[in-house]
Order: sequence, then C-alpha cells, then structure tokens
Amino acid sequence: MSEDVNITRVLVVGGGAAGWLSAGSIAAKYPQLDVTLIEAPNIPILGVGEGTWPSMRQTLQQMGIGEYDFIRHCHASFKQGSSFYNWHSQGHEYHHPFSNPTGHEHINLAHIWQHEHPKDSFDETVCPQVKICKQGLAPKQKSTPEYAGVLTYGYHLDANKFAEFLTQHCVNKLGITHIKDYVLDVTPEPSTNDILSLNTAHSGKLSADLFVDCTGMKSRLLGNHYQVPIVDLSSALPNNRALALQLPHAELPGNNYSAAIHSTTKATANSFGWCWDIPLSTRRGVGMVFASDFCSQHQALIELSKYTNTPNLAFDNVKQLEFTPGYRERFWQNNCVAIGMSAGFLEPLEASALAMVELSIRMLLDDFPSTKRHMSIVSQRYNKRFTYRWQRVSDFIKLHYITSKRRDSEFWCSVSDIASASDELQSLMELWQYQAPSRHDVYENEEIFSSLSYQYVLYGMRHKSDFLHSPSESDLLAYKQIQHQNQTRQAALVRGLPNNNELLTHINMAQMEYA
Ligand SMILES: Cc1cc2nc3c(=O)[nH]c(=O)nc-3n(C[C@H](O)[C@H](O)[C@H](O)COP(=O)(O)OP(=O)(O)OC[C@H]3O[C@@H](n4cnc5c(N)ncnc54)[C@H](O)[C@@H]3O)c2cc1C
Repeated sequence: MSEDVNITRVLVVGGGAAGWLSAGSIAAKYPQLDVTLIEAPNIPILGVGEGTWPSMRQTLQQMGIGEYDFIRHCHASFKQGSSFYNWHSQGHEYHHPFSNPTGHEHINLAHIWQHEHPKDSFDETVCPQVKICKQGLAPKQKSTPEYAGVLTYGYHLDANKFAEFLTQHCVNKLGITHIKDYVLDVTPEPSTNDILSLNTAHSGKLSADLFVDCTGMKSRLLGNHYQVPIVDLSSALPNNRALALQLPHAELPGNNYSAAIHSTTKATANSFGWCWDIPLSTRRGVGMVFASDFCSQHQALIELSKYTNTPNLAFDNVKQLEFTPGYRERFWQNNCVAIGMSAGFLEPLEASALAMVELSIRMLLDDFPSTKRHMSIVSQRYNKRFTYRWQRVSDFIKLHYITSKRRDSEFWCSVSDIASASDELQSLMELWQYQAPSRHDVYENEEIFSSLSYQYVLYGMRHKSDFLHSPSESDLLAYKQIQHQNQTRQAALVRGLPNNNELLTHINMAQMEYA
C-alpha cells in the first residue's frame, strides 16, 4: 500500500461567490488548515446571481459574518420566496414562499384545499407568508436578533459587492492567503494522476493536498485538466442565454424608491422565455433568460426593453451571458472538487445555484477527508449524492414548464412537452394525477426541493389531482382549525411586522449612527 498523505493545504481557484464561500467556510470550520485562494485579475467574476435561499443565513453565520454588516455592504434585501407571473397563462400568478404550508405535517392540505376551495390560490390558502409579501412587509422585526426570522427568508444581494465583502472578511478575519494571479496549467503526480501543483503566470508553482475548482464556467481544473464532460440537459431545459441589466428603482413602471421593495424574486414569462426581477436596497437587477434555438439576441433585447419599459435599450446597456445547461459527469476527481458554475449550471429559475454551492460546501465540511486514502471514499459518496441533486434540480425546474398551458410560441410548445421531461418526472406526473406530491417522492433527508415545493408549483399552476376518495371528517375538522390558526397568525403578523423598506432603512441607518 502506498504511503498516505494528510490533507493540510487547500487551494481554492476562483474568487467568485463559490470560491470565497468555499474558502471561508473551510477556514472557519478548520482553522488548522492552510487555505489559499487564487483568482485571475484579468477574468472578472460572473457578477450576476443575486437571489439566495434561507440557507445563506447559516452559511454566513458559520463564517462569522454579522448579518447587518452583510446587508449594508452588499446592498442586500430580504427574499421570502419567488413569484411567478404568466407561467400558466397570460395574467395568471402564483407564489412559492419559503415558509412551509401551516399544518402540512398533520394533514394532506392539497387534497382538502382542492375539495374545499378549488377557486382560491393554493399558496395563499395554506401559507400566511404570501399575504405578508403582498403587503410589502419584512420577515422580521427591528428587535429580532440577527439571522433569526419571524418568517423564513433568504436574501437578494449585489453579486459584485458580495464577492468584495467576502474577500475582506476571508482575508482579514479568517487569515486566508489571497493571490491574484492566473493559473496557466497543472502538474499532475504521474503515478496517481492527482494534482501536484498549479503553474501560475507570476507566482510560480502552487502546491496543495486538495484543490477546489471554483473557476466558473471555465472549469479550469475539472473540465479543462481532467476533461470531465458536461451532462447536457438542453433537450429538457433549452434556455442557454441571458441578458442582464441594472436599473434604479424609479425606472421601472409603478415603482419609486419610496415604494415598498418587494421581497420575492419575480419571474415573468413571455413568449420567448422569462424575465427575472430582483430588488436590492439600492437598485434592481433585471434580466431575460431564453434559448438560442428559439429566440435571437435581438428579440430577447426587445422583450427585456418591453418588460422594463425602457424603449431605447441597447446591447451596450446589458450584460450578455451564455451557458450550457447541465452538470459535470463527476464533481470530485482525484484531489480536485468543483464547486459553483465549474460543476454545472441550469437556468436561474428558483435560484438554486448558490444553494447548490452551499450544499456542496456543507458536504465537503461534514465529510472533510483527513487523508488522501480517505478522499477516495468521500469523493465517491459526494459524486453520487450530487448527481442525484442535479437531477432533482433539473426536474423541479422542468415542472414549471410542463405544467404551463402557454402555446404562444415554438419555445413554449417545445419546452412544455412532457416527453422532454426525465422518466422520473414523467412517472411522478402520473402519480400526481391521483395524489399530491409527498415525502415518498423524494429520497434524501436534505432534499434540495421538498415535496412541499413541488406542491406549491404544481397547484400554483392549477394542476388538478383526481384524489381517489374525499377527505375524511376528521381531516376536514383539523383543516378548519389550521385555517383558523392561519388567520389569527396572519393578523398578528400584519400588526407586528414592519414594512420591508422601513426595516432595511433602519438597518442601513444604524451603520451611519455607528460610523
Ligand atoms: C443569468 C444568471 C443568473 C443567475 N442568477 C442566480 C440567482 O438568482 N441565484 C443563484 O443562486 N445563482 C444565480 N446564478 C448563478 C450564480 O451567478 C453563480 O452560482 C455564482 O455567481 C457563483 O459563480 P462562480 O463563483 O462559480 O463563478 P465566477 O463568478 O465566474 O468566478 C470564477 C472565478 O474564477 C477565476 N478564474 C477563472 N479562470 C481562472 C484561472 N485560469 N486562474 C485563476 N483564476 C481563474 C475568475 O477570475 C473568477 O474569480 C445565475 C447565473 C446566471 C448566468
């Protein structure tokens, strides 16, 4: 047996959100490790990706970051879920709040909702958070401690400011060595094919025991050096282009700075794709996602200009992005693990990319290999788990399309075709003809989208399940009690929660008093 090597040096390549979150989380949990991050000064970070999940609260807290510091520096606002417009058909809307439906542990809410209130929206009937968002209220009070919430929330943030903020924290507070240089190529260890060192433009050879590839879509180590191919999901999810734009609040119709900053990411479908709309405390991030097979760049610009009510919008005003929808066949090869865009990317609907980064980091931290031999076991588990997770993300995004009744363009006719969904999703759709999505449909305890998320989308998109029997009397009674609790809670929340703007102003003003 060859001599084993302890893992003591970690080299993260890439200084986008994935790189800094990985480096910072490793350094915070394992201060005994020597953590270095190298990023190319001439390759900018992606600079989009502005909606997070609630998990980001735990990630930041574990890195020792103060919530209000983060909110102030990253111009962040609160995100309480996603809102979908025109997805089922023009004029239709539904919501996927972060909070679970009240009482879902006790009864099958979807069944009773369909029996009792088929005309009311599912999300508003089962979850008080939707009304809170509609009323422009924050998910917590001024006195609620940092990272705690009255309701579940994540963030909207400025991606460039986030990377700058994480850099400062990781270097100054966590002692991470930061090198600005370009990785030219890789020196492998001939007998094992592990990476021995990276050759850089100006800093010579950098060696380590574990390499974390966070080089974005370039996937410099996993894709380029190890040649691990992408599992291309274009046939199910053809969107592969985006145009992104930043706008002051006042430039969007019906909004000005004093109006409430809404606390959901808005996703609005049009004939050629969909537009995202993310409000920060200082501006909006807006963009159009589309498929090059069905929509030209020019048409996408027209759609974005219509959405933003900006008649003279030109290519000079927008960032043009291209991606291949898919994930790598393996994520961890030898002593190199890819996290972030280098591991894969699917269109930003439901904002799963940073959540996948966080899940990757969590598994890396929990299973952190102590030696090279240990690494080969850990990497196999990691690859299996993340292949499953990417498949689930893909199915969940696809659900938004196959439940749509839009047929107003070639794009919608193609993307809504159930035949283009995975076998797994097609079987689930069969099951959901007669029953609601349930915990039996998902296999992991840390499932990326729970069956409750599936319910929000499925019934938000007006799906009808032909349940085989009527709800029992006892379930109907329990449901009435839950409804009553919901109404009481909602009234209390409306009375007790501040306006979103008011809370953000309070947090941002606190800095000025402090300065
Ligand atoms: C249109 C769009 C919208 C999105 N919206 C969301 C969203 O709402 N929510 C969400 O969670 N995610 C979203 N994402 C994804 C999100 O943007 C990314 O997950 C996030 O930015 C992390 O990117 P990254 O760090 O992997 O890569 P990048 O930001 O691209 O960083 C790559 C880094 O690698 C470095 N690098 C590259 N090559 C080398 C080299 N040879 N040597 C040294 N360094 C190198 C670069 O300098 C850079 O620092 C979106 C993505 C797109 C395309």
